[in-house]
Amino acid sequence: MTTDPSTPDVQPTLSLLTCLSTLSPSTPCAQELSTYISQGADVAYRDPNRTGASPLHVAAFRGNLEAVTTLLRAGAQWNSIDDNAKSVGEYALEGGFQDVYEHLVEEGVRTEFLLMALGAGGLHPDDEVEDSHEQDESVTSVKPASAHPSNANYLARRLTYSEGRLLDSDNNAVMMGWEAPLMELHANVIAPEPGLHVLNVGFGLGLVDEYLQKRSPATHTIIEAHPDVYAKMIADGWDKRPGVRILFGRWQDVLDQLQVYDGIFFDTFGEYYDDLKEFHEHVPNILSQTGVYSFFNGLAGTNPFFHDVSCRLAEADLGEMGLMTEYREVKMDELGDEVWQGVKRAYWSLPVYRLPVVTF
Ligand SMILES: C[S@@+](CC[C@H](N)C(=O)[O-])C[C@H]1O[C@@H](n2cnc3c(N)ncnc32)[C@H](O)[C@@H]1O
Repeated sequence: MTTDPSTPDVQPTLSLLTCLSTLSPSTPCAQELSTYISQGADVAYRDPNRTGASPLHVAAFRGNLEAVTTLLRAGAQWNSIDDNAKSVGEYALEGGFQDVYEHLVEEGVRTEFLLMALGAGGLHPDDEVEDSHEQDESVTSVKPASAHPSNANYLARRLTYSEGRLLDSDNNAVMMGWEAPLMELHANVIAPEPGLHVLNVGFGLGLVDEYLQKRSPATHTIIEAHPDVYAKMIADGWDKRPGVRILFGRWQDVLDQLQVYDGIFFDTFGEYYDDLKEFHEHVPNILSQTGVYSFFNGLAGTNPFFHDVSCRLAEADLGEMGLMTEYREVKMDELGDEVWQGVKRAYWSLPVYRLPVVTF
C-alpha cells in the first residue's frame, strides 16, 4: 500500500492510525475502528513514520485492549514486528500495559496451538514466506534463532571445533562455551543423584555429558547424528567412558533402541519447534514415572515476547502429553558482542534463561 494521500483507499488506514494514536487505555473505540476497517483500512499496514509499526503496535502501546482485540479480530497478526524487529508485546510493555501484554501472549499461544493442531505450524527455512519469514521463524526455531540450515543440510556440512565453539561451514554456531553453566544446571536437574539411567540427545561440545559423567550415572546413553561430532567423540574416548552407550544417528532414526530413563536432556541443532514437539510426543514412553526431562530452551531466544509465547506453547503441548512443566529462572550475564564474534547470528540475548523441568 502507498501513503500518497491522493490515493483514494489510503484514507481509511490513515484515519485508523490517527484514531489509534489518540486512544487512552479506556477509550471506547471498537465501533469507530470497525467503521474504518469496513471502509478498507489495512490492519497489516506498516507505518514508515513510526519505524514500520503496525496498527496493532500502536494499539498495544496505547494500552487499549478494546482496540487490540478489534484489530486481532480483523486479521492483524499477533506476531507482527516493526522495522527494528520489535514485537507488539514489547510495545505493550514499553507503554506500561502488562494486561495488554498478557492478552497478546495468550493470543499468540492460542493461534500457534491452533496452527500446530491443523498441521500448519512450524515454518521451515525453505518455506518462501516473504516479509513474515523472519518473524514466524523467530517463534518456531529452536537453536539458533534464525538463518540456520535445515537438519539434513546441517548434517551434510563439515564442522569445526575451535576455541570452545562448534561451528558449521557457514559459521553458524552449533554450540558455544558460554552455555557451560546452563549445561551444568541441566545435568543437575536430570541427574540429581548418582546411579541413574540418563539419556542425552545431541553431543555438541560434550558439555552436558561431562557434567552428567560427574553425577556417576548407572548408564549414560548419547544420541549424536553428525559424523564429525561422532568422530570427535570416538577420538576423545567417549565410547569407553563409564556406562556410556553412543547411538550414532538422528534421534528420529534410533527411537526403537531407546529404553526408559530417569533423566533425559534434548539439545539438537537445525531443528524447529515441530521437531521438538515430535520428540516431546515420545517422552512419555521413555521417561520413568519419577524421571525428569529437560531441553535447551533457546526458543525464540532473541525476543522476550516470542520467547514467552514459545515457553507457554511448549508447556501446553507437554501438558497434552500428561507432562507438567516448571520453568526455573536463571539470571544470565549480558553476552557482549565479543561472544558472537565470527558467528553468523546470535541466538540468545535475553536476561533470564528459563530452564524447563518436566515431570509426570
Ligand atoms: C547444540 S549441540 C548440543 C550441545 C550439548 N548440549 C553440549 O552440552 O555440548 C547439538 C548437537 O545435536 C546434534 N544433532 C543435530 N540434529 C540431530 C538429530 N536429529 N539427532 C541427533 N543429534 C542431532 C548436532 O550434531 C550437535 O552435536
